[in-house]
Amino acid sequence: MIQEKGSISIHTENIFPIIKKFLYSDHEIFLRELVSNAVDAIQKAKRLASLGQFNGEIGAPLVDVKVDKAAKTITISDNGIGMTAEEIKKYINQIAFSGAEEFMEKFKEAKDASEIIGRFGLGFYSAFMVADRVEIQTLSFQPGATPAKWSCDGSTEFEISEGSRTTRGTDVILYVNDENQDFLESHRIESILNKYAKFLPVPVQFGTKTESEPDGEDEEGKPKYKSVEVPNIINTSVPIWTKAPSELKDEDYLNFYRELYPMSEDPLFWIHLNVDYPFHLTGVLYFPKIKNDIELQRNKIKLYSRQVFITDEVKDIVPEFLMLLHGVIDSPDIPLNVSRSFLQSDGNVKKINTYITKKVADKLAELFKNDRKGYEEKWNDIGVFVKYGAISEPKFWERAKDFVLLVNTKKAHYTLNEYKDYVAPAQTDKDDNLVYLYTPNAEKQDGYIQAANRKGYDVLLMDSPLDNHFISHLERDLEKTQIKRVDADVLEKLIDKGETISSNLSEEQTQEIKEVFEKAITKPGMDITVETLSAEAMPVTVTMDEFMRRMKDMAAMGGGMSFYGSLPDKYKVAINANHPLATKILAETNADARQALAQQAFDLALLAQGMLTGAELTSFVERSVKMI
Ligand SMILES: Nc1ncnc2c1ncn2[C@@H]1O[C@H](COP(=O)(O)OP(=O)(O)OP(=O)(O)O)[C@@H](O)[C@H]1O
Repeated sequence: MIQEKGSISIHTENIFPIIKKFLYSDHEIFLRELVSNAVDAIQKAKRLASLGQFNGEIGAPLVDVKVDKAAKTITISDNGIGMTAEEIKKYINQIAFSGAEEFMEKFKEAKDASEIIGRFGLGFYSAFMVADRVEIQTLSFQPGATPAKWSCDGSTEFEISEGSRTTRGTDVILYVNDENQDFLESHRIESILNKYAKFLPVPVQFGTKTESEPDGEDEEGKPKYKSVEVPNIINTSVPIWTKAPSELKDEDYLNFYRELYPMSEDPLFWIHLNVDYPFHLTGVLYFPKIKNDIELQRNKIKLYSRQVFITDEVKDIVPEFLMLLHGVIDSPDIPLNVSRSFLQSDGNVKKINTYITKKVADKLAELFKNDRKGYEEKWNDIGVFVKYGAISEPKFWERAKDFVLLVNTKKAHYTLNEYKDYVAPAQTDKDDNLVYLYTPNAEKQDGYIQAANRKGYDVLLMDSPLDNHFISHLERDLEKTQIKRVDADVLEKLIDKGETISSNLSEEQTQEIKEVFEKAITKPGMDITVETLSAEAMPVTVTMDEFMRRMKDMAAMGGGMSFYGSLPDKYKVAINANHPLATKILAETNADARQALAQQAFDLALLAQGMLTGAELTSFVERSVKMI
């Protein structure tokens, strides 16, 4: 073969400094690019063989990665189709055929490196991010092909000559530059391979490892073992998402999950994704058990393209509310070098997003339908997804209406329709509105809950971090339905049935009792009224208006309601005119004793609200001790 020198066809001084600079933050991807090229070359050989266009021995497909610290080289070898000198010129020298001018033009517009590499097929050239010189030794599968060698020192000059490879395939040899010597550490290369190549479809070997192997029996008949060196294969070449669900057992899904997330608890359930049209996508998504620290669990979905790992930033592909899912998505329609701007503007990505939302809704609907009991048991964890999805994805909410569950303080689960039917008889007010009651903390509000239950009202438990938003969402969505916290008012007013209870007190007595309490209550922000409630209700009830409390909650969460946040807390204190205590106080002639009774009743109301603390609690206890 004639030795040939030439220059890479791109009309610019030197493209490599640009590539190097551009890709600075992402140096390690050179290995992903070169290993994927090697895998592609092997896949091509297999395809040619299956088409009968290649009659030689296909051999055991293998990509072999070697590091030679002394020579400062990294070599990626494959037994794929190889290249002839002509093909090198065509595929390697002409940068992706795109033409230099267009390249430079796009280069100026590009927002990040991925866009450039992806668009121009610069995968191979990423080698120059870490190498001063790159050499290719290759032998094409074509009968009678001569081995070829290509060498380039990172300038636009290259050299092609006869090569030394004797078997079909390609070696890419990187002479690692001074700044990137850390890539000559085996552990570094192994960790990069583990990240990007873990599920490649062709075995990828990196050195050897020691394994112990049975070696007969010793004199006492016990089994003996010996150490053997075996190839260290990095990958599982047929990961479960490439198989048909019918081939897989639960245990396979669980094992795969454990392999991906070694320290995690087992997932609740999973969805096997498989779509061919209008885009290709496979994958397995897992619903994890939700831990308290939601942030830590985000970004656990790994995105692959033809089994090559791309990224775990899947924000634009997976709907926001499903970011807590775990697992793998693989789509060949997503290029290896995805860039943010690509993902945001790509039509396929939007379709993928819609598809995943639909699949998740299907799965939940199916679980709900086929195994209501199991679904309820998992509701604690599932509920977070469903409520988040309900709030943020109208399309999902349309489906979720049928399987979102409400849970009451007695731990019974209801669908929206079931709950409506369940509470309508007792909880419809005079204007025909349904009123749902809830508590964010059943323990703390036990007094209110029991009182509501005694009146035949049901109380929902809404204690998850999303429930504030979910309640507002439900209220907007459900017709003629109000949702009130169980301590938002006295029971008679929470659900106003238009019944008037006559008062046991005259107008003067009402005024008198009000004054007694006004004197006794020194705590600021208390708005005192005398109400005609049932005799069984508490003598004094402290409540906070639903609207006010919601505004304050939102202000506290940074919801742009800071005006409300700055207002002092305001409570309503309802004195029950019909409770025997009111008559007792009025009958008491000693002013101090009157005051003490009023104070005691007020403190009991605070106590029921969990508002009696510090010095107030101490003086209440002391006063109570004196009374007994
Ligand atoms: N190990 C190899 N064996 C055979 N051919 C190869 C090998 N590596 C590269 N090539 C050839 O060189 C071409 C250019 O490779 P390069 O990585 O630059 O771009 P690409 O693989 O086509 O696209 P990209 O990597 O950006 O997805 C390949 O398409 C292939 O034809």
